[in-house]
Amino acid sequence: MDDDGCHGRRLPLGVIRERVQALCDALGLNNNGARNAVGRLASVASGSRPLRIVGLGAGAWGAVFMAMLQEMYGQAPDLVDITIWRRGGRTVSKEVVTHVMDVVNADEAVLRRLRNSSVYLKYVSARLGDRTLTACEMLRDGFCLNLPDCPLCPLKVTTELEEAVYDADVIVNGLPSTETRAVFEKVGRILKQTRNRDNPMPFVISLSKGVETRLEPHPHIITPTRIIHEAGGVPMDRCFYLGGPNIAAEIWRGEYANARICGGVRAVRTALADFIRNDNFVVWTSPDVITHEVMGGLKNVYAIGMGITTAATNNSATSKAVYFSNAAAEMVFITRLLSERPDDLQGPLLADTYVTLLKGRNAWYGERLGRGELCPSMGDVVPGKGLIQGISAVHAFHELLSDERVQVFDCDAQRAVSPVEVLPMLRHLKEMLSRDDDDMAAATRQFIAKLKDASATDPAQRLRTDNLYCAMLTRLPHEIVVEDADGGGDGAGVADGGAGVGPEQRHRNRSFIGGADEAEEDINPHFTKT
Ligand SMILES: O=C(CO)COP(=O)(O)O
Repeated sequence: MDDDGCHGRRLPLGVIRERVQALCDALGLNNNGARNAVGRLASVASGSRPLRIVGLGAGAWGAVFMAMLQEMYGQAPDLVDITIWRRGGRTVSKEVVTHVMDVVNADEAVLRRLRNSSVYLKYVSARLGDRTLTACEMLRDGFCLNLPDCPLCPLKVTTELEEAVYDADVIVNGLPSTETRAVFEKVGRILKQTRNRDNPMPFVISLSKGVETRLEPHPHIITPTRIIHEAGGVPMDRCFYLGGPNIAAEIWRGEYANARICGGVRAVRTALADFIRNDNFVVWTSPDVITHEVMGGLKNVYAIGMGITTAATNNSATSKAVYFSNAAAEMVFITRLLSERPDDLQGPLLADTYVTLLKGRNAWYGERLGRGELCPSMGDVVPGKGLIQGISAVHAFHELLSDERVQVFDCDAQRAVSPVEVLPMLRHLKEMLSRDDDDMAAATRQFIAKLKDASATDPAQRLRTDNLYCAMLTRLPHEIVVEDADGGGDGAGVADGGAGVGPEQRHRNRSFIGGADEAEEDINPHFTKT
């Protein structure tokens, strides 16, 4: 940290100007035709109004991401305007204020900042119970309720959604996936009323990691960018996902991290990556939004299991490594089922998985479950931690992969099976999170006992796959391109008779798993395209 309490992220004004210019170019805001036609947006290019970046949601990562942009661009408010929206009305308990004051008093730079901005006494009064503080007031002063030990920088905060989004150029979705739909339905109504040729749809960067499952007209998942498209009416090519290893407090401290921004059009993706990037937060690009979003949801699922394993084995590195490899085999299997050309589990995708299993909130939650300190009936919001995203993701993935219409062909057993049959950890996590008793210690012992794979087949071998992709699991019937009318649906993806799925709309590829023995003699005869 430097003398100002900053983290070495401030960019020189010249760099900010170049970046804003490049981003405006990519967003089409500098184009002369557009300038004439869309006067107000043209003014972005000419510098008469700043580029407006709005964050929705003030969870740990959403708040840190916006604070990081504020640190990078806050010195040039005429070029970039950064605002964060959160719901109003939430008052903060005296205990939380007391804790925040302890943190403030231990950090001279923050103490000085609060005194100099004349807000310190507000905290003293709230600590004494003479007044209440709202989460919104505290966020304005740089305190995020989900990161009570980690003061951020002051932020411009609004509780008015309309004011926040009506003319935003870039919206950052920092909402949990479980809230994304409800908020974006409201955003969609605002955008519908306010957007036109002169004020085109914003670009949305989604930080959210989670999925929804729908069972009609056929079982499929909907990822956050898709929810934003459906509920908010934002065109898919304007929706991006940003994913990578990001433990919010560590990123705020300026520890080196990387990420990929995925989806959309290459020119915009690249410009957004350049805009977000700094020396400690390096951003690359990928066109593959679905693999990254699916994996973003999945790693939270398996992080809960890692926490349970930690508790059950007294932190055995060996057992946790075994769990990690089994979890990775299941995650790769699921992404191959859901993504047409899945990116390998490497780079920021692997790093995000690793860091979440190592230190994320979901792993923390799993460990508390395993130790019997929490139980599923307490719900998925933990004070001081926020929403434990993996809980809804366990239910969503299990619902999808256990639906009777979703089947894969097991080459070893020579029969069609439900995917959950070959995903024991997902099954056991679902069982564990569905318990309504409080005997989590017994449940944990059972979890570990069930994980011990005494079969003769290595899970990684058993889950080796080819042609597994099933388009129906992420798309609606009208979005599927049918390549081979005679290909048949046998043993493939959504089984015949799926409600509302006509024969011409069924997935045509066969999905295979297994074939381990043959694989040793030949190069996977089962796994070549049929
Ligand atoms: O997403 C994460 C790391 O990239 C961690 O998330 P949680 O802290 O919510 O588990």
